[in-house]
Amino acid sequence: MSALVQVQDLVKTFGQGEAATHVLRGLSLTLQAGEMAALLGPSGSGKSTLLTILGTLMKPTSGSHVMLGQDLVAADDTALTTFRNLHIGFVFQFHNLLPDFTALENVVFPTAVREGRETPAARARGRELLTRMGLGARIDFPSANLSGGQKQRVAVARALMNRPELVLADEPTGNLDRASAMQVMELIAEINRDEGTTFLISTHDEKIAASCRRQIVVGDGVVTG
Ligand SMILES: Nc1ncnc2c1ncn2[C@@H]1O[C@H](COP(=O)(O)OP(=O)(O)OP(=O)(O)O)[C@@H](O)[C@H]1O
Repeated sequence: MSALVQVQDLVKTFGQGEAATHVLRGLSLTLQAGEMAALLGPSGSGKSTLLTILGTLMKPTSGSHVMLGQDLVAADDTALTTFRNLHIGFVFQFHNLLPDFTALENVVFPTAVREGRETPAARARGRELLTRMGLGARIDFPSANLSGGQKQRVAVARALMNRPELVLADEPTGNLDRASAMQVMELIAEINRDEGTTFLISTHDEKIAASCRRQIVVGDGVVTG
């Protein structure tokens, strides 16, 4: 395995002076290509902040952030947007699917909008991913008619459309019952195994965390375990 992402001495402070909140206090972490890791830590420990920085949606106050050999702290907004679209996928606790659109449209549209066109290859990729997510019979269903677990599987498929090297998932199973949560995790593990996609998954759930090969614990703004 080789390092996919490396952050070093990451500091993130919100606000200034007496109102300052010091969230990350010199956090260092390396993710190897192909890892499937859980991100654990008490509420408010900075998990979402770390995922947001790793996703290039926010810059750290200080510290270094390198992915695929690129210095992402030095990169400007345009370069970051391009980098993010090519290399990073996101799954959130709330799937944010468009209810009137079908499962397939939800998976394919973000890429089509970005690229200004929808190609047959993209639709084929969308179909393949939905089938892999166990949703072969739901491809043309309006997403409003899907169950919570099915919606979250659509969201995972959407994150994988562009074959990102890294998928960042912020409490992806937080809204699901145990059986649906474990099913989503099994499908993520399958993609991790078959496509080599690296996953970092924040969770409060010990069982979900235990299903990942590595557990990373954040506390007091650093990695504690
Ligand atoms: N934009 C912001 N401005 C000010 N403070 C913020 C901002 N974003 C996050 N924080 C603070 O940073 C701390 C860490 O928040 P974060 O959401 O990263 O924690 P978390 O570990 O993901 O928590 P949870 O498990 O509850 O989701 C919190 O105290 C939060 O209030």
